[in-house]
Amino acid sequence: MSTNNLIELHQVTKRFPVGDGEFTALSDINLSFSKGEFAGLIGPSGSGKTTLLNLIGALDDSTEGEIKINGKNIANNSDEASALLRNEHIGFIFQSYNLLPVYTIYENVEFPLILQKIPKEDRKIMVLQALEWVGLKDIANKKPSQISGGQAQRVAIARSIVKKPEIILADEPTANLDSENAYKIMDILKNLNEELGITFLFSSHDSKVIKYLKRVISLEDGKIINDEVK
Ligand SMILES: Nc1ncnc2c1ncn2[C@@H]1O[C@H](COP(=O)(O)OP(=O)(O)OP(=O)(O)O)[C@@H](O)[C@H]1O
Repeated sequence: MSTNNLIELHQVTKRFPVGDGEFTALSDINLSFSKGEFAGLIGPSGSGKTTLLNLIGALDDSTEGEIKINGKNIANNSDEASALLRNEHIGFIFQSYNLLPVYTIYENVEFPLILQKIPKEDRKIMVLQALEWVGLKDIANKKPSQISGGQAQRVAIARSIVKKPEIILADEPTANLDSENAYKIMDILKNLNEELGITFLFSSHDSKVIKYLKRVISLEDGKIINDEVK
């Protein structure tokens, strides 16, 4: 297996305990992604897309197999090591924007930098830059309740890119958006991929997302049934 890949999965299986038995959500997954990819997992509901993103994002552990990020196996990471990996290398975008309602847009984007103990002046530069990328610098002082769904997803994108992660995992990022906002979000993400070289891995049913992908990986019943570069 090549070591030049940013993400590598080797014979990954995930089983969940169900009642007295087990349910196999992913079985024998072999996949690799190089830096700068704009790839997506597609497939019917329950095919394992979110489970796979969660394993790659170190939000959950595989039952069997090896997952390497930057050549380092994360399979047996402690919770602390997983948190560090997420902090330093991975950004997340979800279908629900998960913004903190009592904080301003600026503070929501600043939050991950405070967790990383980055000094205030550096934080300011980074937050304003991230808000500029998503075109929301002008509404930095508003609260999440005062903005639209499309704007909220753009705030979530700013929060995910503020630490300049190498990888962004986007789980159904357009699921709650109308077409116009979905296209706007995909244009922003495509730009971030092309201009900043961030590697993107999506999970989606949405044909508007699929249209943008440069590589489409189809899952069915926890297995890869097709892997196509467009
Ligand atoms: N914690 C869990 N315990 C038991 N089964 C689970 C658990 N998490 C997921 N599953 C099962 O694993 C399978 C894959 O789920 P997953 O959420 O990865 O699918 P998905 O392709 O992302 O679906 P959707 O498009 O609906 O989000 C499903 O059958 C689901 O019920």
